[in-house]
Amino acid sequence: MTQPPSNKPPLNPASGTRNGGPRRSQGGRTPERRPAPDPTRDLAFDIVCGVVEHRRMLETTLDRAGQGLDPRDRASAHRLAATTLRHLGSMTELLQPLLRREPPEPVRCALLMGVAQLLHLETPPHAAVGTIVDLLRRRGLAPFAGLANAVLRRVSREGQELLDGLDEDRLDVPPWLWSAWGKRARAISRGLHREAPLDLTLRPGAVAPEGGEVLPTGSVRYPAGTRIMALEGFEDGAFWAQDVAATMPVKLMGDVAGKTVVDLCAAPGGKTAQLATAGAQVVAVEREEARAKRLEENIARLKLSAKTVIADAATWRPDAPVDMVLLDAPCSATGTLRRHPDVLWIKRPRDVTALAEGQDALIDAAHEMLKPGGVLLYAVCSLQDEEGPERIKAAIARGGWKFDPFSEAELADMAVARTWDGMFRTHPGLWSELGGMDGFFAARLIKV
Ligand SMILES: C[S@@+](CC[C@H](N)C(=O)[O-])C[C@H]1O[C@@H](n2cnc3c(N)ncnc32)[C@H](O)[C@@H]1O
Repeated sequence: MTQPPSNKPPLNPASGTRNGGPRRSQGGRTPERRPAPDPTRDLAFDIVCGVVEHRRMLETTLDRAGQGLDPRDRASAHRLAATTLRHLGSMTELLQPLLRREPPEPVRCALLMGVAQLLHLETPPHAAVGTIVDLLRRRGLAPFAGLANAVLRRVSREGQELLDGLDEDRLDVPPWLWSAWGKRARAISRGLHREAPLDLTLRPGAVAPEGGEVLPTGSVRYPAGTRIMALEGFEDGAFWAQDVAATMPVKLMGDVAGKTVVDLCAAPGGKTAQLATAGAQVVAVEREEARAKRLEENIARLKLSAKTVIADAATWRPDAPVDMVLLDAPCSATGTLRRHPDVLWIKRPRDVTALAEGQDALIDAAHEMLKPGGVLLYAVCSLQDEEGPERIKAAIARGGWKFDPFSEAELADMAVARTWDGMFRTHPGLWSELGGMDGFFAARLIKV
């Protein structure tokens, strides 16, 4: 299988070749016609090529190239790109025997989008093929239009059979992640094949908008693709978006009412809102100014209050030692791959190693912020051992901490998430009958 992203030299967009010379179609002639404008496919193509060729985050391209686009076109482009990235490995493998030689990477990206439309998005075959042929023509890749026409027509006839022989779970996860996830890998990969639903956390006393399903923890779940801003009560601050797994770390801090809680790495403020709702005096520390502003807007919409500090959590210290610290540490974010399938093909093992060093530094900083007997709740939206249990073991080994396991009673609403040694750990394969959940890790330490 070709593992995206590639390290090949960039394509000459004018000629569609790597060396600049002209290239003949590989798959016969398609009658020339003026390609129709199609902002959705253009943006999706830029996103997919950005990830595969340049390891550029989906959101980065969406923000840059999607500016000024109709919100519906943007949403459609996001869906097409995300679906392509979610099935990238298996579709790459499926295409392999259908190609006589390696096409340039942008052509492969366009073909993959075509296969995603045919096999995963139920686009009618004539539209799935025609839109990709037109895309190639618009992007200076007309010599490959015939190839796309022939290959995609074949996929529309035989694609499901070709797919049946492939281990999609395994192919759609890069090998380094598959082996790092061990026995959980297949269940995680199955969870990643599904679009994430929208989960809401309600402000106490608020009424849930219609159409939701109440989960055992109290979160209310809506189908994937639901627009939060269109739900009744959004403007009034009745709720905020927060995956069901992400709600648990704050709940596992116990009673925070009246306590000073430092919320490290706080934006966009989902956990800040939970803490404020539960009656804590919250100091939310966020390094990025724009993200801190977003946190403040969210807290204001919810009619809650929290003090915001724009600072690096590794060096900032409170005026006096505090009762509790919540550290939602920056991490590889492999727990949120359902929402961000680009991360599958962007992150590398060495990124996890570098992040783990930063996590240790932030745990040490939290130690300096706490009173003796104070509580650190450490959390990451990561599936990686190195960012979860291994960070807790390393902190205990450095000294100054006592591990405080979560009891069965504390995790009664989500028993499946409690590890044998009292940590909290979820992955996208859990609660599959309810629509899954993000991957999260949390553990509690007491300063001694
Ligand atoms: C995982 S998100 C936090 C999510 C947030 N706790 C919530 O529940 O909505 C990580 C945040 O940490 C911020 N961040 C990363 N490193 C930081 C640091 N050293 N100090 C403060 N904030 C940091 C990032 O800008 C980002 O907004």
